[in-house]
Amino acid sequence: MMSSLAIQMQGVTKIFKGKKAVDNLDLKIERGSVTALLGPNGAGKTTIISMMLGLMNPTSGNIRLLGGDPRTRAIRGRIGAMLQDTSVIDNLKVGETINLFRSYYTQPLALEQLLLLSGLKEEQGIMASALSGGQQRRLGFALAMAGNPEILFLDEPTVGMDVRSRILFWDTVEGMASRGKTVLLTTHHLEEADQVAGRIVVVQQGQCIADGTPSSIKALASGRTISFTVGEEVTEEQLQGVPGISGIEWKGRRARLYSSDTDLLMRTLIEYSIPMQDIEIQSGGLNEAFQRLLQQDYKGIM
Ligand SMILES: Nc1ncnc2c1ncn2[C@@H]1O[C@H](COP(=O)(O)OP(=O)(O)OP(=O)(O)O)[C@@H](O)[C@H]1O
Repeated sequence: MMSSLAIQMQGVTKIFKGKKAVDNLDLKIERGSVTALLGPNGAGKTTIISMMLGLMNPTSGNIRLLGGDPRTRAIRGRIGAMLQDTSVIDNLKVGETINLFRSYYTQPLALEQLLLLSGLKEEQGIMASALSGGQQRRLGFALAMAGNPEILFLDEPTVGMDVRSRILFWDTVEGMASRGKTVLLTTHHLEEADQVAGRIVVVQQGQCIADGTPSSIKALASGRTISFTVGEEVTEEQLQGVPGISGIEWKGRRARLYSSDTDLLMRTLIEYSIPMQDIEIQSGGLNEAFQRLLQQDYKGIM
């Protein structure tokens, strides 16, 4: 049976000179989904993608792409990647560069289509090296798409693009997802991840610290929590039935509930007769890195 998973990582660790860049990571990505890896500088996003692409070997752990080994030709031919440092080939025009990449694949997309997807139709006759930074990113996208890949990796794809290019770019990515492609992208911006992805995985120090829909991640990021200890009689299901909770974490018998309105949640918990002990209410309950991420975003829109 064909695996429904596009990407599967199991217990993946990457150590650089004694420093853990990726720490025992488990991650499953469904086919046809758009997932954003969100995290601050140095969180491990690029390292994760490089290992998924088979460009770097994990120190330990297992990675499968489309049910196979990402280092094999058969699997590589079915994936496309737009990485952070796309360097252009000297003395080739935009159209020639795209055609060169098309020639690597048995069933490439048509040149016309790639020019259209990347918005580079008018630039096809100019030297690739003469493109602006944002246009070079778009050329990188055309090259990633050349083989009509089933999985597309985008490492901070919109860096250097102006607002119009970003909007066009995300429209294109959405269109691909609706045609059943799997997209995995990295970004520093929660707002960008929120716009385009159905799932956000927040990475910090090589570990996944949150994983969910954009709305659940945003609720988590609002950062208010109620923690308390309960006896054996209180179950996870029981707490899940209480409205106004955006996330639950357990440490032994101590539960931490995330909510955007902890005052209301407190009243609801009492109404539901949850027998809580040692109650603590905190704002900014999520770790510092997550807060930093958010501050970056909100500075931009406020
Ligand atoms: N080739 C390497 N040799 C040594 N250390 C590395 C190497 N590549 C990455 N690292 C380290 O691993 C950690 C994770 O880096 P990585 O580039 O994966 O983070 P990132 O989340 O992609 O960051 P950014 O958002 O800045 O691109 C960092 O501490 C980085 O310094």
